[in-house]
Amino acid sequence: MTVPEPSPARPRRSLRELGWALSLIVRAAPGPAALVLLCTVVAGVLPVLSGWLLRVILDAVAGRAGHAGHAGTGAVMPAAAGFAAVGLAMTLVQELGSFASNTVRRTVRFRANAMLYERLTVIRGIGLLEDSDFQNRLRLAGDAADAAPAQLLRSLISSVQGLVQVVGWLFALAAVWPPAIGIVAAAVAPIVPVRLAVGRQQAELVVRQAPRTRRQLAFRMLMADARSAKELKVFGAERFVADRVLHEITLMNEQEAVVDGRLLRRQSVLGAIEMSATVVAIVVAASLALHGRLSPGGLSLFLGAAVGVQNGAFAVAAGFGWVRASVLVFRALRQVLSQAPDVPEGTIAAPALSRAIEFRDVWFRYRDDLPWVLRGVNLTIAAGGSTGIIGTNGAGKSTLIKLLCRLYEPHQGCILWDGVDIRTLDLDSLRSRISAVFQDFVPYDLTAAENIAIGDAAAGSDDERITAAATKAEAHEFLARLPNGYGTLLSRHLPPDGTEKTAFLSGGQWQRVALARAYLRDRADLLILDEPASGLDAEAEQALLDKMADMSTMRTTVQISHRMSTQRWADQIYVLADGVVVERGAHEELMAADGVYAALFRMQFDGYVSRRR
Ligand SMILES: Nc1ncnc2c1ncn2[C@@H]1O[C@H](COP(=O)(O)OP(=O)(O)OP(=O)(O)O)[C@@H](O)[C@H]1O
Repeated sequence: MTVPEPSPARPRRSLRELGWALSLIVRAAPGPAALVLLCTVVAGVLPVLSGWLLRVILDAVAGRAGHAGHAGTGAVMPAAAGFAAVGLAMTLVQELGSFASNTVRRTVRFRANAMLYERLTVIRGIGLLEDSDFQNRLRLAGDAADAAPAQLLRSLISSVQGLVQVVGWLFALAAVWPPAIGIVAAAVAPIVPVRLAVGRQQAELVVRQAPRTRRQLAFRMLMADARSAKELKVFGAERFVADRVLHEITLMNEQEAVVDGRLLRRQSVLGAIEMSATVVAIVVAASLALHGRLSPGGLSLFLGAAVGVQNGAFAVAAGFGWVRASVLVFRALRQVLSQAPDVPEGTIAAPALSRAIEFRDVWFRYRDDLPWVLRGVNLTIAAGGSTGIIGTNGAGKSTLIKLLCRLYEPHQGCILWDGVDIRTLDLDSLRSRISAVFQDFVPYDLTAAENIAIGDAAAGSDDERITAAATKAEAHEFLARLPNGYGTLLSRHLPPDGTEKTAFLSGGQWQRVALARAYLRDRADLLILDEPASGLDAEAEQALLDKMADMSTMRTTVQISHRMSTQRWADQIYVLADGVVVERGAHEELMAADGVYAALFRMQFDGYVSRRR
């Protein structure tokens, strides 16, 4: 499992990425971004101005002329007023700056998330979503979209402010006693590389910890989600999962502690250097003042500058460290935004299915290091007929369907839609011709109507079509009785505003809603049902069988099921074993052949009869 490499020394690439991140910020919120910059510069200058005014006041009080040309006590009042005004300006500028930077943060967060979600739509398959590298990158990209703009902005503000402060103080020193620049510069010189190195390590840590953070959140969700918690509680496995969360946190803490330890050692050395530099500055300044070469105001400015330059340099270096961290996180966002489509698309509009879908020598495995799941499958789904696919667990039945929906690409062989390779078809048009109920269908945290409307976005709020689909799936009766009818939120949780009524359905009821979703897509040529009856009661299963008998006269159906009762009516049944088709034919033919199908059928039937005796 890898994550976007922290890339220790690629300054040019980092600069390019910084430029990209900045342009994202500026394009999203040009006005507020300019205001942030202005406030940052002004906030960097104001402390220097305040130090300068203090110097004027002190010199005036001491009855001496300062370098600014003010003379005697007459300069005290204007300088004091200026000093107070600068203090007020500092507060105002800080508040205005933080208001502007919050505006930038919100706008950029929206823009970056919009770009991220827009890009995710180019991922048309699901292979990439099962790739842990991509998941790590996606997690970091989510962080980048949510938090990195704010962090980058904060870091840049800190750096720019620090820089302005350093330059300002150095100018002020030059006006008082130029050699002081050398003393102060020598004192801060070691801070910069050390702080930069620490910042880099902290940045790398954020990236390196992405997989652990993801795992830790996944384990935490297992304990917090009612569906998984139910099983964990019954099996008494909560402690096991809690230990896994704590294990991940322990490993993350260990990594952080190493970096913190390094930081502590370096900070101690830095502290000693800073302290010595301050002492040297005080001694030099005091001796200059004693020899009359520095006024009291000059002395105060000198000492203020010694501290100000140190603080400024520290802010620049620390800020750059965090800028670097943000750039690394932004890199993940940029990588996701430049993600190439995973499933190549054709341009031919998929025609209405009139002859057949044909799997021709299809080979597939989920990853190159995993075994083949399909090993040269040949299979024909005749248009307008019903095709059943059976086989033991793991035989590759659902995989066949996923390939047909182009959620993955076959490694070898092809799938033909009326003789046309589906890779050459426009994907949206192909999918618009397919309706499906997957084995692991999703109960969405939406209203009952919306849960069905997922099947055909065009149906939107067409209540009549939604009700008709629900009726067909035997779901209308219980949905109509919900507290808010079809408008009831199907969720275990109350919505944020707590106004909507909610309800939760049983497993079989959910399956009927999933069926309604598939029925809603009534213009589709092909209906795929992957274990559609696993949660249905006997009555609903019979209703489903009747519907299928009706439907197979109207459109093509493919059904995957272990229940022979639902399969025996199919026009053509394929038996899949270990990734290859081992038998095919209608029920009577397969029974007469007395092979795998017949054995499975007898086993299920005998078991049913013997259980009843
Ligand atoms: N996303 C995946 N990544 C890696 N391997 C997978 C993935 N999905 C399925 N497999 C593997 O592919 C094989 C076939 O799985 P598939 O779901 O197609 O079987 P199936 O015939 O539908 O089984 P079942 O009757 O249990 O639903 C199994 O060995 C499974 O472990």
